[in-house]
Amino acid sequence: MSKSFKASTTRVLPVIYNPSAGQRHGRRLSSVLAALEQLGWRVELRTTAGPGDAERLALEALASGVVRLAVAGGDGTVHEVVNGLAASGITNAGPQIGIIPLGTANVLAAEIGLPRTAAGIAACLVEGGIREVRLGEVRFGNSGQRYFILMAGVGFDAEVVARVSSDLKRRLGKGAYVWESLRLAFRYAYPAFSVVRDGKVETAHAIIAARSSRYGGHYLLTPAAGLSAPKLQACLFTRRGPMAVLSYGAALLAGKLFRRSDLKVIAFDELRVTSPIGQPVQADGDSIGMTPVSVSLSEHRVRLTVPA
Ligand SMILES: Nc1ncnc2c1ncn2[C@@H]1O[C@H](COP(=O)(O)OP(=O)(O)OP(=O)(O)O)[C@@H](O)[C@H]1O
Repeated sequence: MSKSFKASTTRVLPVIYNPSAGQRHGRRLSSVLAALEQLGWRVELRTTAGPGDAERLALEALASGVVRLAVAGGDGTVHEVVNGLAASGITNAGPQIGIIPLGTANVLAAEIGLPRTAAGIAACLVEGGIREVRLGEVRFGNSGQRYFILMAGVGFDAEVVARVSSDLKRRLGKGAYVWESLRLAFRYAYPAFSVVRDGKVETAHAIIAARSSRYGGHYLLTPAAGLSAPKLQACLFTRRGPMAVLSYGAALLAGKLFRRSDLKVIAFDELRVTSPIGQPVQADGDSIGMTPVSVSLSEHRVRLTVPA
């Protein structure tokens, strides 16, 4: 159990830290903390004890009146922090959230163009600008919702996310997703999803609804999407089967996936996704529930610290 946050103090940066994110990141974290000290900042580390804990710590930070905090972890840890803030019902977007990327894919760091060096990350945390971001929202058929800052998806990628273990991610890094994808490609059932937008129904075998333009790391998937874009974008994958998965994956790594004719990209305000039987849904790289779902832009906003 961690101590509670001190009320906002100048030059003290509270850091919500997920020790299980990514691989062997201890030295990276120490370098960023040392660089912050060089800039005259002291860090208060709040370590998560397990899944869901970053949400609690974010709420605690909010209650203590913290105006600036950092998240040291991967996209899943940021996902929990923004969900904690959104669930609190705050309307003024809450504290400024900086990122110390320690995860496996670190899509958010790529999306905001965060420098890779410890000195660059530290400088961004305390001297960066602010970008207000409207979160995406996934509403479940049976009630409840979850917010996302990067993307939400159903189909093959959500199934991989549901199956890949944190132990494999620790051992193989991003390779864990490649390994799990190859294992699953020949066994997955490739169910069809119905997608309803503006009363029009379409079919796809996987859908990724994106707030960010990047996916799986720094790979460009939806160039028209953006954290400040007025609409969400959705990729509808129309082909199915192992060869389709391999070819979509190769095209993503080559930065050419968004140009393919068997991938339909649409802008939307609200999308309803159903499937004959419930299928896993992922958001920001973590499993969040099962279909049916509605995806839209939420009224909840967070304030990200971005490079100046
Ligand atoms: N102390 C902990 N022990 C085990 N799991 C934790 C702990 N704290 C948080 N978690 C869980 O770890 C999961 C993975 O974290 P995160 O997504 O940040 O890292 P990652 O998966 O390595 O990176 P990325 O999402 O960038 O690929 C989150 O779903 C979170 O709930």
